Amino acid sequence: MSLLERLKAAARDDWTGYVDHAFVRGLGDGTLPASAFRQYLVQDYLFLIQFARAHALAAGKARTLADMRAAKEGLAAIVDVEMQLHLRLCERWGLTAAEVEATPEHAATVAYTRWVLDIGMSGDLLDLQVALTPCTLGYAEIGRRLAPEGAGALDAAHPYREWIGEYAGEAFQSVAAGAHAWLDDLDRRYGSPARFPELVAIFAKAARLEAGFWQMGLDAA
Ligand SMILES: Cc1ncc(CO)c(N)n1
Repeated sequence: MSLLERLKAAARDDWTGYVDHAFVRGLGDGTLPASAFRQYLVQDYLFLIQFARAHALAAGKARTLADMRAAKEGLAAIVDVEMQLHLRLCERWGLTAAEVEATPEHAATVAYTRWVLDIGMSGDLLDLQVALTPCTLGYAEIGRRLAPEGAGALDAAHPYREWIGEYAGEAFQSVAAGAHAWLDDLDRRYGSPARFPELVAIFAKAARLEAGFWQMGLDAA
């Protein structure tokens, strides 16, 4: 079993509470209130700025050039791809980049991002990648679940079609597959049975903070 599969099995309730959150179901069936999505979208942009820093920290934690390249791929995926999508989405929802960047971070955004950065500061590359895993691999799982027949098969009138399409699409799925393989590679080199419970605790906490992030959106509805 891959490390991800073992972590998911060991933290099943926290994982389910994240990937099957009411916000996600509302995104899928289009019933999510626009006010909840807008709140999420603004905070997610601020979230991604901090997550880009966490990927940059991973490059600094790398002890091999191959690990540094893998961290750089993660950073590029956020800065060059995901944030561009967010700006397009924000525009469609009537928000400019300047407006979004001037918005204060919500407590849920601070809690999640600064905790990940702290795990990265105090731990090694494996700790940090485990803290980042629910982000990338959770959204990839959600994307596949919400668009099982591919992004192109979604109803053109679906209000969250563009968002779902981004995470179900080839580009994000391929970034996620790379992150999955890298996680297993790090586990082979740095993991051990003695470390596993600590990794489960990091993974479970990240999943709970992801659920808290969805909830922050719903609470604004
Ligand atoms: C909160 C959150 N988690 C994960 C992702 C996927 O990168 C995202 N954009 N936002």
